Amino acid sequence: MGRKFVVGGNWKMNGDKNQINEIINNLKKGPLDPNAEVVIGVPAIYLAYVKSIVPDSIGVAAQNCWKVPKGAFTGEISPAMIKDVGANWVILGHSERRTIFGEKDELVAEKVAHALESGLKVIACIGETLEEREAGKTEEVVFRQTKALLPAIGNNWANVVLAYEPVWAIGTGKTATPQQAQDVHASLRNWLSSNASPDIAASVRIQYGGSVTAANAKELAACPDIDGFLVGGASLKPEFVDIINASQ
Ligand SMILES: O=C[C@H](O)COP(=O)(O)O
Repeated sequence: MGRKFVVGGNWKMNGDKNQINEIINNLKKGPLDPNAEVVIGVPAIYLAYVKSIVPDSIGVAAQNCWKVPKGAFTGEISPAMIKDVGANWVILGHSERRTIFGEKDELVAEKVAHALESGLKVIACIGETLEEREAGKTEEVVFRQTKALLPAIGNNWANVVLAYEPVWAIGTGKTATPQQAQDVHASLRNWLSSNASPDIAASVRIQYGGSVTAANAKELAACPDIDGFLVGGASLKPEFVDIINASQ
């Protein structure tokens, strides 16, 4: 179906200049699969620094942004600012933003809409908690979260990557099995076919995130509806290169 494999590294609130230099040197050394797209999500304060040392072939993402271009929003950054320092992606709706910072579907959608209008590409995150999975609500939750994004994305799907990240698998070492991840990705694609369009469903890239490592990446990457990863902890380590190369 020609969906380019896309691997995001979400550093979260980690890294200092020394560690960043090491990570970037490791990525430069690679070698990286030329058929994989790579985006690194860095803390806002290091966006400009990372842009100054990273090869242009690697995309740089902020991990959050606000929903308007400027104004009295102490502590926030806007898509315009992210673009101004040369970054062209933003990760939105991550489960840590949703749970720790209380971001609801509507706010995530407003942020997605504004980021896209401003010309950023968006990695939009969705995923269920353990409680929701155990209650049999996985599909209900990811469909609800995705539904909220439909009007925000409009006809901008080419600039969106969806990241399915079951909350119970994030930072826990408990990866979803390839079958569990594939099942949700396939149902999501099916849902998008009916609720967005068959073309969008066939072309949108859906990443899996949650305890991805070099050891489990190849098996996950072999699943037909998994088009890449959003990697947390392992994106800070040399094994990130092997994860990027997992679909080779
Ligand atoms: O955005 C990345 C996810 O939260 C996954 O994090 P993790 O790979 O450390 O489990």
